[in-house]
Amino acid sequence: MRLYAVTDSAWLRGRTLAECVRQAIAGGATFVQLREKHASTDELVALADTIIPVCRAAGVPFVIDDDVEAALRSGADGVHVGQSDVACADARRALGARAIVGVSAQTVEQARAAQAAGADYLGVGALIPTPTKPDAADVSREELAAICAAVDIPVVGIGGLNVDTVDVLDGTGAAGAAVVSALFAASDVEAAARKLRERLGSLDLR
Ligand SMILES: Cc1ncc(COP(=O)(O)OP(=O)(O)O)c(N)n1
Ligand SMILES: Cc1nc(C(=O)O)sc1CCOP(=O)(O)O
Ligand SMILES: [Mg+2]
Repeated sequence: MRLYAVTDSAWLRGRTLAECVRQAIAGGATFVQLREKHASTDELVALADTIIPVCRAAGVPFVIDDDVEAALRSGADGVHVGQSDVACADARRALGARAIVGVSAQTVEQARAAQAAGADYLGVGALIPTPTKPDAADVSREELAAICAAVDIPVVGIGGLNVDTVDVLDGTGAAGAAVVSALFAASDVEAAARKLRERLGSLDLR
């Protein structure tokens, strides 16, 4: 989960999402989430149909944000749910034991509850305020470290992470960085991913 790429079609500028994802993986992304907040379930399934072959060819896990039905219909590897989305246990029931279910957590209590409910990993943020998700809660580096210490499942940090800020993860116990704009807003997604992977490689991560 070193470099977790979260999509945002707002940055396509004539490119396809599948091509941007291909570039992200070529540069070193290890995990992909389809996150398109304005897309319907049908639209998510159609997008997933274009991205899943790219991820499968590279052996990179692919999950969909929020929408369990889209994950089921598309054959995605799983889903990522937040505290206001479908409950982790319900997503697990719908998708099955082998599916990946990721959960957002902002506190140690939420993190422990998600692990107990069967989450495979946690996304914790926002570590740095970000225009990509202006309504995200603030989570400090110390709170991230406390969450990492409280659970056994991998934790990725999220929110405002780029090549200049990703050092915030160093020594916290996090497994990696989840990134939207630092990848998908770049004109060269592959080069952006490569730089991030290099920087992440120099950090003390789980
Ligand atoms: C890896 C990762 N971590 C956190 C989130 C945020 O999920 P959520 O709180 O449900 O907010 P939305 O993304 O649905 O706006 C995430 N998507 N991925
Ligand atoms: C999708 C998401 N979730 C967050 C959280 O804190 O849970 S922050 C966020 C957006 C991250 O975008 P960027 O990498 O462009 O800052
Ligand atoms: Mg959500």
